[in-house]
Amino acid sequence: MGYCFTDLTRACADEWSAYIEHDFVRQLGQATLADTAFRHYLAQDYLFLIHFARAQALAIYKSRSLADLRQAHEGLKTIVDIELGLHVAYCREWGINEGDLARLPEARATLAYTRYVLDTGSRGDLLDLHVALAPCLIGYGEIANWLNAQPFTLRGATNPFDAWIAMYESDEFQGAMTRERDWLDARLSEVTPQRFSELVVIFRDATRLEIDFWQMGLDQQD
Ligand SMILES: Cc1ncc(C[n+]2csc(CCO)c2C)c(N)n1
Repeated sequence: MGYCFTDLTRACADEWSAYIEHDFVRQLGQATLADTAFRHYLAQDYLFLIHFARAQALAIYKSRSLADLRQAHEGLKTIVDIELGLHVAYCREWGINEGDLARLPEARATLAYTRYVLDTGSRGDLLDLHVALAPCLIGYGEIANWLNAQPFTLRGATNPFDAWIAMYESDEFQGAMTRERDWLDARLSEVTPQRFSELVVIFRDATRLEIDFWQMGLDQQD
């Protein structure tokens, strides 16, 4: 007993590094990523964010304490009132308009990942849902930090993907990541070894689906 978030990444070290250091991420850092691959990813990420909002609504439903209810409510407000609007505006800068987004067919990797998270949360409890969302909520902050530590990463106007890195390295985003990690550390400190091994399966599966999401972007798969 006495687990923490890092025990999850340690239990899936290969999958975690394959996700954080994926070729899509490297090419984004090196500014060598094809525009078409980034556009495909951005458009599918719009659909991902819609389902992420549904997952926050599910977190509200699964909350048993006022503190958890408030936290999930804040998450839902942030994604619906702020982040989806920012994402739509960012897509427009890349030449994808709202009509394109509304008509977008959902790629299989998007379908698999988002429905996996929602199903895990539906059949399980709030901790299952948070663990399924952890690669998303904590991974992107780690990716920005990993990119900033790589000598090949280009920052500033020479990198067309600089704004993407800037978003996830921001104090605001890194603060949300730390809060999520603290929440998980507190919950994981109380679970039994058997429960922890169930959570490892969820964390590994969600991480594998994040890897597939990058690959979908890179290969522009539908
Ligand atoms: C496939 C995919 N995985 C993770 C994120 C990152 N992300 C999505 S919602 C959210 C919380 C509110 O910002 C975060 C960090 C993404 N955009 N796309």
